[in-house]
Amino acid sequence: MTPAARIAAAAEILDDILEGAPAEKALTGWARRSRFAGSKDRAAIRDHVFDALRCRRSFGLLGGAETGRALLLGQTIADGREPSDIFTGEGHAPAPLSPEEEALVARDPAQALSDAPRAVACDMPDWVWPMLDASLPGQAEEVARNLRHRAPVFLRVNLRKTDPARAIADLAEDGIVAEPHPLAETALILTEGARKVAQSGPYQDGHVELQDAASQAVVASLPLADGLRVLDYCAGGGGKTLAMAGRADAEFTAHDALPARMKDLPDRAARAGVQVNVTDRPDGPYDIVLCDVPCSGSGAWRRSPDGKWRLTEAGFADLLGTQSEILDLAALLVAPGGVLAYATCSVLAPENRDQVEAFLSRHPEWELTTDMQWLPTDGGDGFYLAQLTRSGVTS
Ligand SMILES: C[S@@+](CC[C@H](N)C(=O)[O-])C[C@H]1O[C@@H](n2cnc3c(N)ncnc32)[C@H](O)[C@@H]1O
Repeated sequence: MTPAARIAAAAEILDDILEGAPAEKALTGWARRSRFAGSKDRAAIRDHVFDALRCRRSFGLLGGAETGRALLLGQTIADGREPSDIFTGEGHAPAPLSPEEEALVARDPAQALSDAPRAVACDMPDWVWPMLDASLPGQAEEVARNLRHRAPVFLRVNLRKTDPARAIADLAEDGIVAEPHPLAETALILTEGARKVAQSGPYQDGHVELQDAASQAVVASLPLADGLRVLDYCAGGGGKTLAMAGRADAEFTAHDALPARMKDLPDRAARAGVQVNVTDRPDGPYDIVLCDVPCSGSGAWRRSPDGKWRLTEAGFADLLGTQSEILDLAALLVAPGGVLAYATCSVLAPENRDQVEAFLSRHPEWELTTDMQWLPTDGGDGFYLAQLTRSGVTS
């Protein structure tokens, strides 16, 4: 496919997404219908689609509408490329520019964006912007702008099987260039060859896992120690369960309201050389209960940009309710002297510090021992972690 044909395909896929199709589904549906597209075409089209979704409002402003075509015209303008080279109508390229579109192209894009409301220029939903601003005083714009870009790819080194220096050398043999990342001693950032990871020896041998660096930092902050009983209450695919199991000889149990999400966990644990129990009925008490709760995902909107636009105020209110229910239930499973760890991949205070404060006012016998916030501007996803213990009880 030519570069312009890829843009035309991305516009078609974006139209499906804008009509409500989940991004991944729209991409796989298109790939199935378009057997002529090779893997490089699919990867390039995917990048166009996700780039446009991250910047939906600003590209929409520059391109004149929120349609697939307009977003990609906006992207072309924002990148400083010449739209008439792409929008030619030749072969499978997008149709030539209309006079209205020519007028948009003739504007100064920097001026158009600086005249726009901040939420538009920073690609945030209107209702989220004031909450983000209040959550991160003085940093909201920088964080919002960071979320407009692709996330780096990180690996977690499985310390049970290797060490960072050896993993870097082994990855290099498979054409993957990795460097240590300061967010966590286990974190490697990939600078080349990210698409080769799943086929690489170190990945297949369980020496490395794909995992965001801030997720790794969250796990590294937990007081894990040999012999403890540890529950991952919202385990999902088990990324954090495995990361925890890589750090201590403790008894690890994974639980999730949707057990099907954990179906690959036994195989992944075997590959990583660790032991993890899976349960649908946690049997406390546990020394550490990690609640990596369902959240807005706002700290990870670089990776899942359609989540930014799917989140509604009503959906957000439901999430807040679920988070507080999980905290109340999980607290019952914590042993005297144990730790209740509450984590989100969010940068929004209502689901972070405010949620913890509400828990403390419902349960005055608990106290906050520490809380930490990682921002996307630190390199990894945005994450929040609070660690709570029952007051007057020490281990
Ligand atoms: C943020 S994800 C967890 C990600 C996972 N910890 C990881 O690192 O890959 C949140 C998980 O919470 C689960 N969940 C939602 N409501 C729940 C509830 N009431 N109790 C337990 N788990 C719940 C969801 O099914 C989802 O898998």
